[in-house]
Amino acid sequence: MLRIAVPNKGTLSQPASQMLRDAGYRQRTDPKDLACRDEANHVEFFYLRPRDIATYVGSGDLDLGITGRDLLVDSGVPASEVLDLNFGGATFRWAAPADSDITADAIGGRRIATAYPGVVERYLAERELKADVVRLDGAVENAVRLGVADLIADVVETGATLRQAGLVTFGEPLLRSSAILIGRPDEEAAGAAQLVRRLQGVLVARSYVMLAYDVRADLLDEATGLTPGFESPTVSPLHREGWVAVQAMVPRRDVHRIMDELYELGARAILVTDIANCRL
Ligand SMILES: Nc1ncnc2c1ncn2[C@@H]1O[C@H](COP(=O)(O)OP(=O)(O)OP(=O)(O)O)[C@@H](O)[C@H]1O
Ligand SMILES: O=P(O)(O)OC[C@H]1O[C@H](OP(=O)(O)OP(=O)(O)O)[C@H](O)[C@@H]1O
Ligand SMILES: [Mg+2]
Repeated sequence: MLRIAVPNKGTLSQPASQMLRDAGYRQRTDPKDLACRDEANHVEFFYLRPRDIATYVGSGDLDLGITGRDLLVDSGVPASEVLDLNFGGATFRWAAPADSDITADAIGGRRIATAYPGVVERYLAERELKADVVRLDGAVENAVRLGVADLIADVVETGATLRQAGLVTFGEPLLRSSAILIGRPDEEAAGAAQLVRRLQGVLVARSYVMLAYDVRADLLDEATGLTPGFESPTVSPLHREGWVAVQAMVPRRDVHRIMDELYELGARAILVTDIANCRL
């Protein structure tokens, strides 16, 4: 049985379970449950703190896990990224009071508050900088005004928490994070490839839609130029002479622009449908 770690709480928890459900797996129904067996798919899920998930996967006690890229880096554990899951996006950034003179080049020697000391220490070590890293559990944005640090390094999503604390970001992000599937490097557990394929199916279904339209055959090259599809568009004859029907996957974010352009070209009966799931 494949054994998989899933966040039990926090930002990543609900979307991680939803993605597994969309991939056809059974998930816990009570948010307090610690495990859930999916007999039909030969998978068992364990609900763990996202921060601890790399530890279980790195040690080989669990086969795969869903966590944040920043948490994996912070753990320093020998687990590796298998698939970017495209949710839970955030940057990890430096921030200081708006009136502070601290810049990215002048971090050495300062007091840095963070809940991700592994990420910060790796950054400092790579640049041979020394600084005093103050490890906190959360609400790190309070650290400067309360006097325990000169700057912070923290997760920034909307930036609302920083603004509320009178802090501004500076320098390049230390890293860009999102939810990822992690596994052991150079080791693939039995059944892992199927789970990865299912998740890839969900990712494609979320970011593409199916577009169908009718167009005059002499405009087909121009039309399929707008809708090249994933591999190649499907073109079928229509009863109406000189016309063809086209079907192609298009990126969801571009679909309205593409429909406008197809209409202007002369295509008609332009229909969009969601893809529930797929294997490409
Ligand atoms: N707005 C956000 N706040 C915190 N973490 C976020 C946010 N958006 C994405 N993430 C990601 O979620 C992971 C942190 O999740 P975690 O559950 O540890 O913290 P949390 O969601 O802040 O919950 P809590 O602080 O209540 O424990 C990281 O990978 C982080 O990059
Ligand atoms: O850029 P924003 O959209 O404001 O989101 C980022 C903030 O949200 C999280 O805090 P959380 O509410 O989880 O509290 P915590 O610091 O106790 O983890 C995170 O640690 C940042 O503080
Ligand atoms: Mg938090």
